[in-house]
Amino acid sequence: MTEQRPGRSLTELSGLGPRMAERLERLGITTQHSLLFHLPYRYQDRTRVVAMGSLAPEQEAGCQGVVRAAEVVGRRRPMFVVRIEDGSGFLTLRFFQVRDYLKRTLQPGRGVWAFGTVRRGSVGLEMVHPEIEASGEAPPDPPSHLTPVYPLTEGLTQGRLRSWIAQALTRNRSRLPEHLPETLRAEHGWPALPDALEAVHRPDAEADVEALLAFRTPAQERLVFEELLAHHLALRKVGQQRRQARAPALTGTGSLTEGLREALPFELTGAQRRAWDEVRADLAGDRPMQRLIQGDVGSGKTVVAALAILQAVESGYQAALMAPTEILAEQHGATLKEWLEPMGLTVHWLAGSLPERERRAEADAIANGAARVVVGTHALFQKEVRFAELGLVVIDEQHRFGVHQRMALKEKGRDPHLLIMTATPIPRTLAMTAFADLEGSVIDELPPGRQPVDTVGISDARRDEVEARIRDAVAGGQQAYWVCPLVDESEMLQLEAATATHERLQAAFPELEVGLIHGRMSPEEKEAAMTAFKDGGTHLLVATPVIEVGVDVPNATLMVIEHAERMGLAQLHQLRGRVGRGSRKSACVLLYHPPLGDKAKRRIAAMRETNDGFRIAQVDLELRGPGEVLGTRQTGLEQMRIADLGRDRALVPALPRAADTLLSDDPDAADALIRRWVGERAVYGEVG
Ligand SMILES: Nc1ncnc2c1ncn2[C@@H]1O[C@H](COP(=O)(O)OP(=O)(O)OP(=O)(O)O)[C@@H](O)[C@H]1O
Repeated sequence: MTEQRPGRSLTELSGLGPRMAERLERLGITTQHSLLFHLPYRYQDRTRVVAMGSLAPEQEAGCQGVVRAAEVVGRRRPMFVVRIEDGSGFLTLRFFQVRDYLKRTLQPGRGVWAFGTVRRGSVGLEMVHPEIEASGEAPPDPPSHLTPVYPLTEGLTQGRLRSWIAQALTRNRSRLPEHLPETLRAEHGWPALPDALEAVHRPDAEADVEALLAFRTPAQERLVFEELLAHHLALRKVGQQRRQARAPALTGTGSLTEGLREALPFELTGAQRRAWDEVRADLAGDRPMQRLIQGDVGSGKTVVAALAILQAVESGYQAALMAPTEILAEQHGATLKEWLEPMGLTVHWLAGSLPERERRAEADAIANGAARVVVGTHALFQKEVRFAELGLVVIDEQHRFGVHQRMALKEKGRDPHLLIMTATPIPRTLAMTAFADLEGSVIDELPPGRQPVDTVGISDARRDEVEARIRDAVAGGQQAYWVCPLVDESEMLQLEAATATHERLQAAFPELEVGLIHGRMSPEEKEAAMTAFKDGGTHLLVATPVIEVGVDVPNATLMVIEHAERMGLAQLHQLRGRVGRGSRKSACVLLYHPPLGDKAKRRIAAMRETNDGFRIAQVDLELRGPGEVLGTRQTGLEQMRIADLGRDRALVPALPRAADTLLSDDPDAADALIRRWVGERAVYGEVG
């Protein structure tokens, strides 16, 4: 029998069958209780009706109007296109599938309310697949309250989730255990748990809209704090466990590490030497190293990682390097090959896209110890991969590697040493609490001869100038990147944008070789695209923002970022870091579509003013807030459900004391919090 607690079975909810339950499981939702903690990451304001005459592209808006025309257009790919009017202007609604109910609902003369993102169409502004309501002749009223937006997975819709969550709230209100101490709640004026959940899932019409959109209501703050606290507690557990654990002492012999240092065409900078000394000392100890190397883009973290890997191999152990994306992993793979293979070491490769047979062969080599150095993605840490004697794990880009992944490492052999590299400068208070289990090294010096990148903001209307710059760069024997805009949350649209940009640029520069790289390409295609660019065969490389981290082609001296106003500062800085990696002067063009919002203006100004990642990170924290969900979600330190370490950093200093109190007064509540937010097994310092 299922528990008579809020942990009750999902399929008790109406409209939720086993198939949907399976989909929810992909989001980690297995009970009604966990469904209630699937929280909106933003809200839509559907309460306002915007006059069609004042709509602008990119705007998410609700409109009321009357259908003036409705027709099916296109033979091969028929679409349903509807034109509505509200007295101030027209708007086109476009549907890629012709559905009968749409034809019935959207007949000429009908009043409609439509909500969606506005974009420029072939004949004026349009919305693609808007949400619609239509009744009689008068347009229906908009909703009276803000609408929550939830993270989704394939086959789920916002509407369904909202309905299930509403049911779960009603059924479980009286059964939601409170784990935050009463005194803490009183001190901050935070509501009790059921009220807090109600307020975030079903904001009422009287709610403070501004505060809600900014995630600043007491209800949101309370849940944010709970989540941060749970992660903090979980990390302390992991840290504690690892401090008690044993690791192989990788004392090394110097045979390989010295070999690499001699073979490198450069001397280590002072900062690299310091970081390497710290790492080397940790590796030689019999406690697992837990070290975070922070260094600005291009500061040379990879060399330190390579030395650590060699020290592990010299000591008779395996080493693995993991990166968050395949493109990045491939880059590291290529660099390591260049350095390690001349010393007779093979660099193995394991990623999800590898054909089954090859993956199995790699997994075997890892298990029998034939593979000494392995580079890959998360696929490295799947259950079926067992290392013979893993001594060191290097992870690139901490911010995509949360507590779960860190815990997953434990299962790979005896506790290996752990080295994490990040280019995101992490302010001290955040570092202390968000990385309660790590020690840090900083590479605060760039290799000699680097020149700061000149950054300019250019309006889209002056594209010609940008194209002239590309011709100049190529004429001077250099290369350029062209980064496509970040589109929605949809990978398909992203892909379309990249392909269209590639075609457009190839047509604009018939005399140049224009390459294309995006996340959906096969590994071979990606590698071919990267190699062609590295070798200089491609002059201009069109890329989706996935090249954000790690790509290293020193001959590329120009970076054009399209729709730069849509990107967060951290991401812009990462992207810009792809140029200025050699000794030649480089430039970064932030191409924007006016009018610029206030924050976008400040972001572009900050980029023009400084190349210093630390300064950028500070401005980023000041500017971060709602409305930049895309930016923050993609570059946030960790994917949490409601908390955002940037936006919510003011709550962070209170965490250690709250954690101490809870651990001494009510350790069960501490465990329950970890279970609720991080996962059952995290309570024991294990994989969630
Ligand atoms: N001490 C050094 N002197 C000269 N060049 C160096 C030095 N260290 C590294 N480099 C070179 O600088 C470039 C950047 O190094 P690397 O890729 O390790 O940077 P990174 O810190 O990983 O940067 P990112 O976070 O941007 O990926 C590489 O081409 C590397 O070979």
